[in-house]
Amino acid sequence: MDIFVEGKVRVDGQIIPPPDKSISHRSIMIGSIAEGTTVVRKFLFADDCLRTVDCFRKMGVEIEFKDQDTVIVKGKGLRGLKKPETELYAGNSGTTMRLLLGILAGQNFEAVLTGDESLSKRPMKRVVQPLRMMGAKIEGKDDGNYAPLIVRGGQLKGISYSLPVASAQVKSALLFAGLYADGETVIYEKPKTRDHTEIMLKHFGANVVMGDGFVKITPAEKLSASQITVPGDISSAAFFMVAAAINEGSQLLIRDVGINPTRTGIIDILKQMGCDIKIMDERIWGGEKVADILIKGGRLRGITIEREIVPRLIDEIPIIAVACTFAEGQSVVKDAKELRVKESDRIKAIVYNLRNLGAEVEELEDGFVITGGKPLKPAELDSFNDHRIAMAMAVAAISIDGRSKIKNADCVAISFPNFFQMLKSVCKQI
Ligand SMILES: O=C(O)C1=C[C@@H](OP(=O)(O)O)[C@@H](O)[C@H](O)C1
Ligand SMILES: C=C(OP(=O)(O)O)C(=O)O
Repeated sequence: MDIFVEGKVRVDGQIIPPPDKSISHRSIMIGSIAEGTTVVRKFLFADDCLRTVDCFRKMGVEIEFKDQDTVIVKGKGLRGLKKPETELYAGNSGTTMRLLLGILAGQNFEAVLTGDESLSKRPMKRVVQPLRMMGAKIEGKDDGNYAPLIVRGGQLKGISYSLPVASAQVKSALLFAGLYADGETVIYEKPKTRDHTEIMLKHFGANVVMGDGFVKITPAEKLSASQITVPGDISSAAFFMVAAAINEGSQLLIRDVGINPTRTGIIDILKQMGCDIKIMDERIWGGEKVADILIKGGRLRGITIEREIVPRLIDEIPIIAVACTFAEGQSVVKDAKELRVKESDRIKAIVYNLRNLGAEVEELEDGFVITGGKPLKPAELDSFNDHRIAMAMAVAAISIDGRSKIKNADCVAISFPNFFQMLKSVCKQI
């Protein structure tokens, strides 16, 4: 479905962003292999997380939806999952496929994992290779790099492994496999990636040690069911932060946002760009930091993003690119080659769309250079069927006089089903 977006606006009011996608996935996975009933409040009912629910239901886990926002997971214990009778379909969700590989590696049955057209082109070898070192048997196209993947789990042994790509999905898959392995599994990472798996596993009683540059897990006899309240997703809030930041006169309060330090690169960058942003009322929900964020619109300046901050804002780069387009001066994003293997080639998608709007953008192999502050015009934009591209371009479009079109914008349902309604609710036409 195509959507038309009208600018120019001021952004005003308050919102609560949708619940965190990464944490919602993990709550189903960990709840399913724990013993007892896990209650997940503020679960994200979006397409990607529903794929995870579906996969675990196919392995015999009873998962019930209650009221508007609660999920009840009747855990089967570490060894209680059953062989699925059909393929496990992960849809568009890299998190579902990669984390599930780690859990399946420890089961004593065979399962087949499939995905949609985009996911079937995303590299899986990064997970498959270390899982093979642990003893899992995994087959798939191009020596196991692409789905469909056939996983034959079994007796695993612990390994010590340095992540060759900064990826929380790879780290999480290995932590899950480590729950089933003989001996300890140690994962070294530099730079640090999101640590929601470690936090939640600890919360459920796993033997996890989080150190400086490493995580260590030793197999647990069991995980115990728990209660989770999922914080708001900072990656979804980011679209609204930038919408307020680049439109002068805006003032937006974003409540209940997860501010785990492995995810807050967007806040650091907006501050460095000169944005008036305040973090208020910090608190903890289930081991995860949460706060309210107040942002005022004004003038921004260009920025350089590189090296270790990149994993702390990897999913926010499309919307940061929009902020850079409206900022004064040059911005550079590099060391972000991972963007080429997300739901779309996000570097290509960013460059194509921003150029359509009249921006000056140079494409780099691992990022881009934007010369901000150029006059912009409404245009026909393309989501490339990627939720984050659709939402980033909607924010650009509300900030330019006139009417833009976004092709295939319904993909926002992957992480943020009510994105356009929420955006409309805070946009005041000027
Ligand atoms: O672990 C997770 O929940 C995620 C990790 C990141 O991917 P990588 O691990 O591939 O960097 C991120 O881009 C994705 O949206 C969610
Ligand atoms: C990359 C993303 O998710 P996934 O890897 O789970 O498809 C994302 O949500 O931006």
